[in-house]
Amino acid sequence: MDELVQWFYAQGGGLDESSMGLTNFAGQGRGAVALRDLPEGHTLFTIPRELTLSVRTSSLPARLGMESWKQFGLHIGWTGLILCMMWEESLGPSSRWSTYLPTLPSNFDTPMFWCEEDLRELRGTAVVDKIGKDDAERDYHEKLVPAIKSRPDLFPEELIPQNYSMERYHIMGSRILSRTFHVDPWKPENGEKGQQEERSEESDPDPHSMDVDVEPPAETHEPLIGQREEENGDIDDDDDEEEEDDEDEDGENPADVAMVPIADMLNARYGSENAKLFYEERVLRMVTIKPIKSGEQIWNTYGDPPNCDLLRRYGHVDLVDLSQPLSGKGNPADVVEVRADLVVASVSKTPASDLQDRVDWWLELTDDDTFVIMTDCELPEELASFVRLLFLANDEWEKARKKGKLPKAKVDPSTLSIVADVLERRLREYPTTIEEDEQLLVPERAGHLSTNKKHAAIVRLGEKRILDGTLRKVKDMMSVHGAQKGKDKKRGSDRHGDDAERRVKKSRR
Ligand SMILES: C[S@@+](CC[C@H](N)C(=O)[O-])C[C@H]1O[C@@H](n2cnc3c(N)ncnc32)[C@H](O)[C@@H]1O
Repeated sequence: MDELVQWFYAQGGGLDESSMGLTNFAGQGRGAVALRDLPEGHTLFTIPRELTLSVRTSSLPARLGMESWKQFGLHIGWTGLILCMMWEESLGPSSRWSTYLPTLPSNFDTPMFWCEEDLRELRGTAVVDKIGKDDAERDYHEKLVPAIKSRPDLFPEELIPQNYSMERYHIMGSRILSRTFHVDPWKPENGEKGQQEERSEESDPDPHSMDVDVEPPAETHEPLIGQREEENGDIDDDDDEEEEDDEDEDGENPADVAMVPIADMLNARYGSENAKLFYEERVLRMVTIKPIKSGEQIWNTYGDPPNCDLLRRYGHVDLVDLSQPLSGKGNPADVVEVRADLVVASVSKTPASDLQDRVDWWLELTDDDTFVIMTDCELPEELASFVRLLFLANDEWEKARKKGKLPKAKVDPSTLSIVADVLERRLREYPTTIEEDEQLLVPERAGHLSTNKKHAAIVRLGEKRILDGTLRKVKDMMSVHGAQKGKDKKRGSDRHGDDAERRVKKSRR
């Protein structure tokens, strides 16, 4: 780590070594620790923008030529950055990042690298369909291989098996997934060479000249880690317009994706962020956003994603105290996805002849084919509305279609019973029950589980507890309806039926 820090200084980085140390944390790899009590607003380190590694700072795109870069599709997605990282690695000591790159991990606990047996443990969770291994491998064959084959002067044939293999491709991709930040374009300083030229002369850094206790700048920017979709304020730039075409599905320009040395050494845990990266014109500045006691870990944020995304992108999961209606340890940001086709399967016990028309109309209007339930275990209004749509009497359905208005999310008894059926079906999609997972994770047994199996059980359990909590709420609502109906019957009147419905809806708020 000393070598990395020396390199960082030599490249113009600034690090307050009296405040922050880099060390190993059990089960988390390396991370940053406070070496003394730190106030809020204290600068821990600064990184010159040119030291970030992206397609803007690597010399490769210019060497290959922008026309070829685009022709091979390297301006779309992460293949271009992966190739830059492979290229910089292959340059050895003549790469600006030659000391940094070997410090990056090559082993990951992400499902991308799991065997089939371990992947089966994730059945039912939101991880399975999002791993993206096939897409990555297609990009490797369709973009990267043709690009490197086209220029043996840049990518000598004998280096391909070692430096440009599929295995290296996945490693670089995983480094990007778990460590990159969003860095907007910036203007080169007067006299500075163009961003895609190689640099040899370095600035003369003095880490102790940093202005350390600062008011965070008004305009803050979130790290890309976990927050790729976030908008960042623009620093400039003329390139923006030209590059807009290159944005991916999330509206993210792949050229803004950057490896950020030292900043990528900070770990994260749900709700624990105490340091944040601020974006200035020439540097990125990591600043404490809370007082931190000596010996405490310095945490960044990855955007507090649910455990399914944490596992998929970073290879770990968060376990903190949960609040009502759940209890015990878990990730408060967990979610469970319920596909609309499960609802259709539940409803089609009594199929409406025009079921497909209704589903198509729903998709046209909402584009929602999945309902997301969170740890508050509240029934999503969209789910109730969708169930009701599938049950509307023909004349009501015609009316709704004419008006272009979805049914209100009323939770009447037939809606509730369908929802209960959907939730039960969804629970059966996992390979294990809640009780089985809880047993697996008791401390005496969890110690014998492999990391992958333990993580899979935690992700599954988090999702199933949400489903179970929601099912309980739905059943409570059903019994309120049942009790109300009984009372109404006793009174020989059903005119209070509407009141019961209103009471149920109120209790949901
Ligand atoms: C941005 S890097 C942080 C530095 C990293 N620990 C290292 O050794 O280089 C992100 C990786 O750190 C690890 N990590 C971060 N926060 C963690 C946590 N709360 N628990 C376990 N591992 C964590 C995960 O392996 C994740 O992919």
